[in-house]
Amino acid sequence: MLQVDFANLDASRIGPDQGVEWTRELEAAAPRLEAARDALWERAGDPAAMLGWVHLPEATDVLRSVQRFVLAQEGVRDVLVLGIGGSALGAKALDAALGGAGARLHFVDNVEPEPVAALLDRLDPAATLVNVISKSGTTAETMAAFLIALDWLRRALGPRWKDRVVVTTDPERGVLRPYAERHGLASFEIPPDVGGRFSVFSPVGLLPLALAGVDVAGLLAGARMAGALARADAGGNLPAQTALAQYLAWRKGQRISVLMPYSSRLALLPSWFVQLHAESLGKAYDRSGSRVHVGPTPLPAVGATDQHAQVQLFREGPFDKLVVFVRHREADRDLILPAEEGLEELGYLFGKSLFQLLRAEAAATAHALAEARRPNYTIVLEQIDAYHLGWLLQHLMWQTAFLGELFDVNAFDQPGVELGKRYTYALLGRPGYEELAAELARAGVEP
Ligand SMILES: O=P(O)(O)OC[C@H]1O[C@](O)(CO)[C@@H](O)[C@@H]1O
Repeated sequence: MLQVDFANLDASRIGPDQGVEWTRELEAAAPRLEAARDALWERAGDPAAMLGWVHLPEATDVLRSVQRFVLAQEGVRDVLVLGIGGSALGAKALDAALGGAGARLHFVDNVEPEPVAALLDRLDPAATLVNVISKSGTTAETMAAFLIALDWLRRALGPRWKDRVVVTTDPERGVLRPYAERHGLASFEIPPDVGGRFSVFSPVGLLPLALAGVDVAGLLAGARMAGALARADAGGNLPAQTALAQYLAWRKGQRISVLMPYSSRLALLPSWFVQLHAESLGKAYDRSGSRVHVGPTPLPAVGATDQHAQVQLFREGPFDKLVVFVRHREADRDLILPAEEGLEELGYLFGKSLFQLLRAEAAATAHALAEARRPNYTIVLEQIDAYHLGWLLQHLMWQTAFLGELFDVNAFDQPGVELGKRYTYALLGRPGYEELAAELARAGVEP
């Protein structure tokens, strides 16, 4: 089960200035949410709408081909995953939560030379598979890492380098697809109508996660639950409901959306969520072309760790945050705290378990925020496993799609990141970028 407790949003708990009358607001918004749902499902059939991610959990043929490929990878102990943004963050978050039974994943999602060099020094090329992932097949950071990895493999393996590369990219766009074909490299497709930040349940995430021994079929089964709920009327449509909560918070001036799982295993989940919300909802124009400059600012936090860092700000700082907790009901393992002579002051802990403490801290923090009139809600997972995380990630993707409808923005493009990329090309002397290079020179910008 995945459930959401909205009680700490309610004006009856946190007062009318920060809170909302949740039941009434949900009832009032039901026609709008259901219209958004109908519009999204209708557009899901149109490849130009970039809603192909909606169908990924049903793609059992892709799942089977990923699983077949993984079975054939003899002697692979490590996987070098080259990708950035949506081509890395989902698998990175899920590997941190669920990996460990298979190959070790190493993500190269930055171009700082020292860590890349140190990683390659540690790995044995003969036991490493390089999975280069890029939807566009052109991203400079990923292509640079690929050039380095190719050279590293070739030096060690000679012509056998080809057995150690698998390419995940768009069927048509970019330089990776023709390169894979030219060299007969193994490859997987990112469907053209699936954008990077919505691609975790395509081979972008499924392949590295299956190599890491994660139950990828379980992920997809959970993701299907989120899709089923996204078809429901507003009263049972959890993604529409959390989208509404986020939207109402924005309208009340709570412009920062904190995601705070109470779990170190989920510590990287907020980084994935940050890209999902920031690129999807941070927009200058609405769909009719009016300037709007909208978008909640996503902020990562981790419980209980951040109780000793950010919670001070959340409780006493500006009234500009909505905090979303993620908790789980059951621990896979637990540790009992033994009694210790000389530490009797800690008697309240003796005989309790670490998980009991974690749960108490989560409940206490949510209430402490509510007590200070800080809106928050809690997503409760039965446990941290593939099924529930598949559900949670697809839920958050659906939430984002609903928010796109509520803000009336295109949640599936990211025009704001382009100019920085083009300036980078200009600074590196890429042909075709001479005018931008001249503009940068006039402004005194140097690499
Ligand atoms: O998968 P690609 O095309 O290499 O893109 C990587 C990332 O770069 C962006 O285009 C811009 O940050 C993201 O939307 C995307 O996830």
